[in-house]
Amino acid sequence: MSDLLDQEELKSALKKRPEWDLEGKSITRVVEFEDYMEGIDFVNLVAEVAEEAQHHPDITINYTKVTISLTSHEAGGITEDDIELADRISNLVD
Ligand SMILES: C[C@H](O)[C@H](O)[C@H]1CNC2=NC(N)=NC(=O)C2=N1
Repeated sequence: MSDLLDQEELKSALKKRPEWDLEGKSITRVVEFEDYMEGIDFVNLVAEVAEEAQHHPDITINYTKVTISLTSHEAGGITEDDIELADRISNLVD
């Protein structure tokens, strides 16, 4: 299990990743798609990456809008595991 990032580490990690926002103890990203099934395909890719990493985001699907929320439950906040998974998820769409 990774350690919690401190305030400075978190600030600099998010500065380099403007698509991700801090929301409480999570980082979130919203991705919008042309149609519903495109969003579902993305969710399936996220699920594969998450299972491989053994780190699992909360995923909300609102029609063509998919929201990914990452936190490390065991650590009680954001760790390097979340940042690594955020980058892998961003690589699927950027
Ligand atoms: C043992 C296993 O690695 C842990 O339970 C993992 C599984 N997936 C997880 N996912 C997330 N988001 N946070 C965790 O702390 C976490 N813990």
